[in-house]
Amino acid sequence: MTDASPLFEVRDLTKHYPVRTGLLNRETGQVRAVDGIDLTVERGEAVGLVGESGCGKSTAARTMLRVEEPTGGTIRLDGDPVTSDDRSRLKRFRRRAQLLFQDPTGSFDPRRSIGDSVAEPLAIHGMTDRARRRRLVTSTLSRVGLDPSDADRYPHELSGGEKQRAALARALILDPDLLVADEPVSALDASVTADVLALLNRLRRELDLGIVLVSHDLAVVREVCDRVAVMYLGEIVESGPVESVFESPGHPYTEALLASIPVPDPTVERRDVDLVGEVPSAADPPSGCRFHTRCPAVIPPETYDLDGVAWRRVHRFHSRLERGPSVDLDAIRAYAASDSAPETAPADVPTHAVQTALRREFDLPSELGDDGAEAVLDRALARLAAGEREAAARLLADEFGTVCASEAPATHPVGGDDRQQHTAVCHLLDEE
Ligand SMILES: Nc1ncnc2c1ncn2[C@@H]1O[C@H](COP(=O)(O)OP(=O)(O)OP(=O)(O)O)[C@@H](O)[C@H]1O
Repeated sequence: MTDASPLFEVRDLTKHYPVRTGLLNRETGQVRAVDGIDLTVERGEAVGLVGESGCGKSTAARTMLRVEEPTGGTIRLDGDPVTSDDRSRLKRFRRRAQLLFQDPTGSFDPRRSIGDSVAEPLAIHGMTDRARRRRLVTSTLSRVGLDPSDADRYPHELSGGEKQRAALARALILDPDLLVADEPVSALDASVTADVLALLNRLRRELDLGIVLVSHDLAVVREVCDRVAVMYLGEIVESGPVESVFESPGHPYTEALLASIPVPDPTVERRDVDLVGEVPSAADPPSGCRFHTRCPAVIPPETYDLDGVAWRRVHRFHSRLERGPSVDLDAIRAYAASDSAPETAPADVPTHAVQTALRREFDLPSELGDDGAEAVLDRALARLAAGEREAAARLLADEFGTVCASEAPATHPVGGDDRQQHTAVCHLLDEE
């Protein structure tokens, strides 16, 4: 350990889960839940880890505390590597780095008093003196804003907010240096949320506690954190000081997440960025930039003159053909038949009518506004109508290729002066 070492440092952390299929339960792939993330936390600093559900935040939280064994990467506390080979060092790490879970109800044994539950880590770490344990429980309950008499109550007698405070007391009873809080307020009412966030803020100041705050809610992160890392499909796409990332996001994903925070002041304008679709499967992440299948700013090909909306719809259609569920052509034909002359059987619907129905199904414009691009889309739709989905996808890939899908983006600096700079991983920043 050196004085210059950060309190906590994670480098190139990965966690892959095997995908097993078939009678023989053979490994046929991997879920890349966490795929090479870096994170640093200083003493007294709060760092947010944000992203939608399924982006890998909880897995990152569990593996960085070695609750689950990482697939790869290094974890250091005060500069010392934490590995599972050295059991006494791992035990020390477990004392100094604590995890706070989202669901305060599920984390308490309903038959044990709050005091017994909060004292449990002390017993596990070898404190046999009951009176001393009791004194520590009392003082820790007071520290988190509970009454010492709450030690004798049972979980069902506490409100959600009180239970989360008690869970916090249990996480703090060993006097840790680092707290990893996984969605600590998402199960709480708005009024209680503000109190718990204020408490976290106070505790980190009073105890010089490093905090990793995992949340899908950027408003929560803004309340507590100094720095933020934005996670998408196992990777960190943008990170830096909260102020800088929130004021001038460099990644369209961050921008879209920010757009979902309600603005209390109606006179404040914000770009309306829609985040359509779901997070793709971490067992088969998209090529290039993993966000390209949903990106509202995906870079268009230079060969055609398409407006932004038309291009994004074509790209989304292409992504659906590459990765989405199968296309129910029978249903499309039936729909086209109902729109055609009376008595037209689905099998007799002309190709152009099926193409029109496909345009509706995939939210494609009726005209792309560029003759060359329109001809390509028309051909792709004709192939799809003929049941040749792969050929249609290939044609779209050849004609409407984008750097966002073909190359992994590099990390770029974003923002004004050095003090306020942060980084984002996006092709849009390549030229700048
Ligand atoms: N034990 C596991 N085995 C296989 N896959 C897993 C396991 N745990 C998580 N995953 C997968 O890893 C990916 C990331 O999940 P994770 O729960 O870490 O995301 P998250 O961002 O925390 O979402 P949420 O807020 O919904 O928990 C998902 O695709 C999930 O299905």
